[in-house]
Amino acid sequence: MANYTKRDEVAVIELNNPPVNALSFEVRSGLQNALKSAIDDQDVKCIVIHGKGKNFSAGADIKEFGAGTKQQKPWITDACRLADESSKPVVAAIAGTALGGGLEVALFCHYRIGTPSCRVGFPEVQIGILPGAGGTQRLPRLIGVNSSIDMITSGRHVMAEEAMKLGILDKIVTEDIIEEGVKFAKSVVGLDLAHRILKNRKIEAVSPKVFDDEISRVKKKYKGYIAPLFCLKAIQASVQLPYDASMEQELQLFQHLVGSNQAKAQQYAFFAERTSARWQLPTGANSQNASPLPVKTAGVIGAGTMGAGIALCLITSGIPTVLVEQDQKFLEKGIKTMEGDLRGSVALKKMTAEQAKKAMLILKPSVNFEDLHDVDLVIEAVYENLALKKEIFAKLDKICQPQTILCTNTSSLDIDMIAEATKRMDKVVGTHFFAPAYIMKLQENVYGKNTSAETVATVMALGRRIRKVPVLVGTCESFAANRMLHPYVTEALYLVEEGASPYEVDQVLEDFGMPMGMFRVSDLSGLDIGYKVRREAAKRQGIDLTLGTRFVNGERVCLLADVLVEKGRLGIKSGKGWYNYGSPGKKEAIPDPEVLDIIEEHCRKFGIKKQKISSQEILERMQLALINEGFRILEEGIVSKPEDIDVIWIYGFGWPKYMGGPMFYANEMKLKNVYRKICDFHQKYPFSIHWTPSKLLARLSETDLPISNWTSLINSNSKL
Ligand SMILES: CCCCCCC[C@H](O)CC(=O)SCCNC(=O)CCNC(=O)[C@H](O)C(C)(C)COP(=O)([O-])OP(=O)([O-])OC[C@H]1O[C@@H](n2cnc3c(N)ncnc32)[C@H](O)[C@@H]1OP(=O)([O-])[O-]
Ligand SMILES: NC(=O)c1ccc[n+]([C@@H]2O[C@H](COP(=O)([O-])OP(=O)(O)OC[C@H]3O[C@@H](n4cnc5c(N)ncnc54)[C@H](O)[C@@H]3O)[C@@H](O)[C@H]2O)c1
Repeated sequence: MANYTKRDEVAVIELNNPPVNALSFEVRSGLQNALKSAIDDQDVKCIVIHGKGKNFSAGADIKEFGAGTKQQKPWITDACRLADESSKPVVAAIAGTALGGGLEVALFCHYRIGTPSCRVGFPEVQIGILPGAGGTQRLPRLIGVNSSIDMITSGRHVMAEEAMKLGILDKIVTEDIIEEGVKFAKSVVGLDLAHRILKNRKIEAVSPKVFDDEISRVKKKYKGYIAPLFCLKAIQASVQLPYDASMEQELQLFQHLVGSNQAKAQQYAFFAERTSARWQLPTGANSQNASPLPVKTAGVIGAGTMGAGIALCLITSGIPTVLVEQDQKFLEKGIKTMEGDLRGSVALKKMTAEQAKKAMLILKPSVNFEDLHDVDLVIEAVYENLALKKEIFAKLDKICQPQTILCTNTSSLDIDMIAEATKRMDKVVGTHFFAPAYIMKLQENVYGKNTSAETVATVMALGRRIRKVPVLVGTCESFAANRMLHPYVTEALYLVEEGASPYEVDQVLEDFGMPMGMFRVSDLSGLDIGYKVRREAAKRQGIDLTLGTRFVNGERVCLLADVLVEKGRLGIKSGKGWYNYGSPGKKEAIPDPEVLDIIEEHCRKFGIKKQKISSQEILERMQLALINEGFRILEEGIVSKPEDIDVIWIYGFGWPKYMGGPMFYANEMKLKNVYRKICDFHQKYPFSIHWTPSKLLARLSETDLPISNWTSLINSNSKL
């Protein structure tokens, strides 16, 4: 809907579709009618368009792009063409965000003013489409081709100050946006509008080489994504064709994208992230009825790989943080890492040197636990050792205020066992970050049996505040993310034993869209970590694990990675792992014939016959193994909805958004096919427990329901 009112000779049109004024059919029709009324009204001299509430508009209503749905007319361009034709000045008064179609509406206006905190941008590319209402044609006429390419292919939000510099905004105003809009509109009545109409503006001449270079850049930077390339084609049309013809070209490119599988997957991912933010505990407490506690200050214990990164997330989000280490040497090492990461951010223009300096000023490094006395929340990130963590939590329980929340970054230990060391089990929770913690977006929050809703609400809110994507999961061995990783990694090793090379496996995964193959990731993390974890787990279970071990409790094991470790091949840190890196720390991964010999020798020793394994089998075995585990996690209630799993894989492990996430991928394959293939693998590989088909998957596969219906079916049918 759009509201139409008048203030003296000014028509004020309000886009009204809370919370973000998405441009649904009703809003577009309302806008078109309101513009008509304003233009026809003899008493109206100028027009202001603004958004109700906090935002101007977040653009087209993404829900209207559902598969096969044709947008109902009037389109944004139909409604806004009236502004182009109007002899009365039209002013966009922007507060909050003007994104996508929202910015396109503003670009049809003759003038744009904004508040100091407003943001503009074309994020369409992130949901698999392009600005299809003239954005790719009008922006280059306003700010030039190069800046338009940057904004449209990245989808980044541009803050008011930069928008002013680029020429998107004509003025930044500090008082009430509607009052300012009315004042500004009155001030431009009578001025010549011809040069303010963007379609009339000449576009700069640009050599085709600019586009050739950009295509190469975009192919590399957004590997696998088709939308950025289509954005470039549309912008190129603005340079090559007359306005009307290039608008037609933009529309055709838009229509092609909007019907693509990538757009469907990326739009699913957009909504999955928001669905995942709506958490629920088994008690029924949820994000709607629980309130977070304020976190004004925080503490981090351990300044190692993870602690330093977590502290950096906190201070760069403006949260004063005490960082506690066991001694000065470790503390200084951690601070050096943090300073280096900040320098990197400044070099990449992610922040200014001033901002980096300001962040370090609110860090209080310490070797004294007593300094945590007054903080609101502590995140522990010491070695993965239950006894040590329990000792630290008992100490924190005594030192910290009774309301302080105590979080652990453990990647596998039982949250309840850690909580038992305290008298505040309701305030103990897992906040599992992913390496490198400053960069990776996922924050897997883990509740224990006594964790309160207030504690969960606090860590979920903290996650968003420090620019992470928080997901809530229940406690179990390795939680949701790493638990799903296990069958994926195991299957990769089996494939290599059976005849695929590590390099073939990685290639298949990278062709699928994973940022790195499984073996390259292992080299990056360090093969010795898994080696130690396996040996400690075996010791706990009284198992004698040697390089000769083939089965444990009837389950097939492959210890090829441990063979490499015992040969000193620890990964990037030692210069050799599954790949050869030339020297320690170097990142270029070169396939190594020596590794192929090691694999040959291993297979000879155990009499394993090698065979040719197709790319399709490699992909299916790795993906379906983790998908089956995902269904088990869902079945056990470790996560409450499939979207949580997809968000975990997109933000924790780089699953390509254009493939939606493993659960979405399974949905696209059709569950009956997924189930059938898993049953086949189970029959073929009976010694791999991860192929035992999930009961939930079996039931869901009988229904043929789409992913959007799984949660309600799971909740409504206890037999599932
Ligand atoms: C042939 C026809 C031609 C057509 C041409 C069209 C061309 C056009 O270029 C295409 C577009 O504009 S494409 C669009 C390009 N624009 C974008 O991609 C912008 C997408 N939006 C955003 O980036 C963020 O929502 C904001 C930054 C706006 C606000 O962030 P925040 O303050 O953290 O809030 P939040 O939690 O994120 O959202 C609150 C609620 O609003 C919901 N919702 C939001 N936007 C929606 C939308 N456009 N739609 C529907 N719903 C939308 C969201 O799901 C959530 O609902 P829930 O039920 O409560 O979960
Ligand atoms: N490294 C990863 O990829 C990763 C990812 C997710 C979670 N985790 C988890 O994060 C935690 C930390 O892992 P990491 O890789 O950062 O380890 P790390 O070895 O790099 O760092 C641990 C730090 O804790 C400090 N420390 C040890 N005992 C302490 C004490 N009593 N008081 C204060 N500081 C103490 C050490 O000096 C060291 O600097 C572990 O629980 C691990 O399982 C690690």
